[in-house]
Amino acid sequence: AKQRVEALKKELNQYNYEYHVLDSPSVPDYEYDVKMKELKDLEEEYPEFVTPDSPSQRVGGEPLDAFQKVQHNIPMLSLGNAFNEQDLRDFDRRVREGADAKEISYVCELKIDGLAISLRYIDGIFERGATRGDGRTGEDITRNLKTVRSIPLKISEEQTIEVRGEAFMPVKSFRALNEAKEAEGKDVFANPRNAAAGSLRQLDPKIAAQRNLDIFVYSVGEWEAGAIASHSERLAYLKQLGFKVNPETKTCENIDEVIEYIQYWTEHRPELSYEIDGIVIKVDQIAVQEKLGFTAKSPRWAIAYKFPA
Ligand SMILES: COc1nc2nc(N)nc(N)c2nc1C
Repeated sequence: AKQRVEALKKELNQYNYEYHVLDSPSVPDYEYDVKMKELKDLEEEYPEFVTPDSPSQRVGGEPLDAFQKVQHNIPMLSLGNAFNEQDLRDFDRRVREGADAKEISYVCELKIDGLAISLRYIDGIFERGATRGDGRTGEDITRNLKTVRSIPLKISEEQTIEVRGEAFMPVKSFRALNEAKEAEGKDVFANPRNAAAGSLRQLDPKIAAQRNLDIFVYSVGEWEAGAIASHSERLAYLKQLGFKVNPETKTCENIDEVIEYIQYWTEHRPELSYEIDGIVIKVDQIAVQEKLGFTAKSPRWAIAYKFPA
């Protein structure tokens, strides 16, 4: 029975990964449902076999009275803003001056209009998820984040690692939620970001579980996986671990290519299934990031280009 439970957990976590992270399921939903029922029956018969990474544990427990506060070992910072091409060229000049003309290239990422969160894994198991809060102190929303299907309960290596990402609600889910709210005569959410924030602040995980939240992971808080020389390689590693990384992320050789990427997404932004409020540009070379460092509140090696409101 224990072998069967272990096999089912592995299989169901893989199916979940294919469906919610890769968006390419390899089995029909029916097969997933049948195996999940078999797992839940076995776990009921043998509760000692239940582990935190079991897919049956995604929606667990009774509503909380309140969220615990958590300290971020490495503060979750904010980003400096750029609003036009000149700001971007000024950023590029500051980076080149600060890095004394080492080779510089950039990674461009869509800036998801959601909620910054931090995910901690211990020996590869999802242990704790927290909101950004004021950057140093956030709220423990682990139970709600476990309901987000694109967050792996177990990653592919037994790493102790903390990653950062943006939790969000896809536009389609947002519209459906507001229609349901209107039908119930309740207040609607102003935008998907507020809907995501409101959903993650629910004290009852069963409500969060119904909100179709999603996530893109974009950086690491604490890194014990050795020195990986570039941000783009770190993103590739996060993907390899089983995290959902935004597929539109692109490396750009220079600021002109960054500006082209911004022009492209300024035009094609409405085609996305989620809302973005800008583009984040980061120096790709980790050595240069370390040389440039941080101001009191944000990295000198990154900037957020904001779309006109
Ligand atoms: C390195 O620091 C950051 N990186 C980020 N990357 C993306 N894609 N989106 C963000 N909101 C973001 N925010 C911060 C503070």
